[in-house]
Amino acid sequence: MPFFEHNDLRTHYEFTQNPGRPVLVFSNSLGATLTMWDAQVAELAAHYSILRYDARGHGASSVPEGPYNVEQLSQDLLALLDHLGLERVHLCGLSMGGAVAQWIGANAGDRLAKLVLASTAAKFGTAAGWNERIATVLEDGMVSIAGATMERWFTEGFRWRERELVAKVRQEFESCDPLGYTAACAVVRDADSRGSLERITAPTLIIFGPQDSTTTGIDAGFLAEHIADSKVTEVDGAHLLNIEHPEAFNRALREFLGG
Ligand SMILES: O=C(O)CC1=CCC(=O)O1
Repeated sequence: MPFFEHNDLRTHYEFTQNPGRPVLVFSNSLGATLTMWDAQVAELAAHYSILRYDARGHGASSVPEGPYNVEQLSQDLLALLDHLGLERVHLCGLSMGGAVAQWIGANAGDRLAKLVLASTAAKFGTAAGWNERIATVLEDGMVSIAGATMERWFTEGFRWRERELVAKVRQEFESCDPLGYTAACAVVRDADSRGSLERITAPTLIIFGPQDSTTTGIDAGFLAEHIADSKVTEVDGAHLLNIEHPEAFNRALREFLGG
């Protein structure tokens, strides 16, 4: 898969082109890689050109020194869009990727056709909670938080039913560079779009999972209250509901984006 070098970063990406179709960009969550969108690409590549990439510090992208911030991750994506000559795209970000999507919606809205904010929030938890996680990972490594992370990402039933798939996701999570992961924890710790959501003018779909303990229906409601042209939809599941319920997630995207 190709790489794009820009400033301090080497971004790993995959662009699946479907000529004449709109471009849909996927932005990954904390501790995941572009493979988190496998079930979206499998179905949606028939309807869209799809760009997915590993955020800095993740997957096969490089791991520049941290801490990172949401503007930096957003500029990374805008530079990749420029590099590929993509002026206007649909953008779907989940969790940390949703923070990037919110930033681009508020600060570079001319690059967007439609926006999808999945399992995300204007403000994520407390700084103390994120600092504790950063300290744990720096001291004990990714493996030390992998079990609890899978419990937040997937419902218990799914973890039992889909052991192999969850083991693969967990293995990728455990392979994440702890320096990249903790540098990106700072993105989630510090991101705060509460004062800028009103600037988002792109039609926006907000998706949440009723069993998500990280970003809840209350977070989704807050986003909807402050983004003028927005609507909320529920997809059964916990945090990574695009993996747990790809059919429902993909259907929601297609109904909203058209095409
Ligand atoms: O792993 C988690 O805690 C869930 C999460 C928060 C931000 C993100 O991208 O994932």
